[in-house]
Amino acid sequence: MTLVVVYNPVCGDRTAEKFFNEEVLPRLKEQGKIPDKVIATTHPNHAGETIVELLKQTTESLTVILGSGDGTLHEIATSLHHSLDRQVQSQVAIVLVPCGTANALYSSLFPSQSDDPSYRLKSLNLYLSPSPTSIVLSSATTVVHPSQPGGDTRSSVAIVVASTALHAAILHDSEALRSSHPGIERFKIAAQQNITRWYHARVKLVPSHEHESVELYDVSRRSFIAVTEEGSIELEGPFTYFLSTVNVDRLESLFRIAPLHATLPSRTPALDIVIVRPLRNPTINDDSEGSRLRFAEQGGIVLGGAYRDGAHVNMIYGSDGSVGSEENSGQSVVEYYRCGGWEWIPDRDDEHARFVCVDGEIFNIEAGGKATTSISGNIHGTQLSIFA
Ligand SMILES: Nc1ncnc2c1ncn2[C@@H]1O[C@H](COP(=O)(O)OP(=O)(O)OP(=O)(O)O)[C@@H](O)[C@H]1O
Repeated sequence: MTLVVVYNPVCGDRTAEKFFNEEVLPRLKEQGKIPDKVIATTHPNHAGETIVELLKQTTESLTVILGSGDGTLHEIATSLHHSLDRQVQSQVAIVLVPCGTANALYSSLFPSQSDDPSYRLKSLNLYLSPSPTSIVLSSATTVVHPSQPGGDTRSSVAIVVASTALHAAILHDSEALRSSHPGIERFKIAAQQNITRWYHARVKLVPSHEHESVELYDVSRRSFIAVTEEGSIELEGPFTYFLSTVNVDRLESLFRIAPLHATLPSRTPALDIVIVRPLRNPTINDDSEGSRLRFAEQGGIVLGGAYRDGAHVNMIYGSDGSVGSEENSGQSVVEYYRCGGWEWIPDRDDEHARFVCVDGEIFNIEAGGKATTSISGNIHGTQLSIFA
């Protein structure tokens, strides 16, 4: 078993190095765990390059004590995906020490809020315990397809989120705010900048396996139901929100956008997909400036529900277009699907519908192109797991 320590000194509030020197490395030493390497990343994708290189040199499984946010783990997953020349089936076990801004994966696995340093050592303490437990991580591979055969195809792997519409626009715009607003408030500012926009696209949702069906959460039954006998389904836009998650029920400790990942867990690797389509509101009949302004308020209510422990998934329209819960009898405000993959085919002339976010990495689909995402339990044979 090869043991490496990798931390990103610039992620989050830039305290990873101090935390590793003061808390993590001494604990490993105390327990007689001597890392084969200790690496502070010096450039983007350094962590991914390191792990791929180590896997080429050994047939042993690898344990990585990783001090980072979600972005660095995403780089590792994507590097594994791109290193197609690897010959061996391998195992990479991650001990995650959250050092990033949002830490979506860590706060989903350990959902309590605390500034106490011991909160950040939960995965490490499990790894060092006499009976460590770990879970296998699923991965979602997104491929951005060109408009013409033979064009440039790009791909990337999400461990947390693959999205389009508002979330992708927020991530795109928030990057420009990173230096002025290093904390999570930059996401709220970017959300305000985009809240009135509608995104024009068609979506295909694909089941995990050929003879399965796409599932939709039924608010009244509080459970998933099969949408069709079997096969894929298509949804027409416009959309305001289109986001799929993998391995997580939240994107920050309090923003629980996909709560059913935890409360109604899937037995097999699956994508949880949260969709808002404004024309489901019974009082919104057209795609006009007025409708968009009116609906923006509801967009705020939906996202507010995510901050109230995921309450948005049970919101129902009243006949007057108001958003409520039990007392209303209309359609659900949010469509919450569970399936194996999706295709997003943006309208040619809607440039804002062409952003795709894969764990914070932003892609621009060319006019006439599309993006597809599919779930898997491993990355080209490499199984990623995490002590949790
Ligand atoms: N030495 C370095 N200099 C500059 N960038 C680096 C360096 N090392 C790693 N990076 C980059 O830092 C980026 C941010 O890291 P990461 O996502 O782990 O933290 P974060 O964005 O603060 O947290 P989160 O993803 O949880 O919001 C990564 O995309 C990685 O490419």
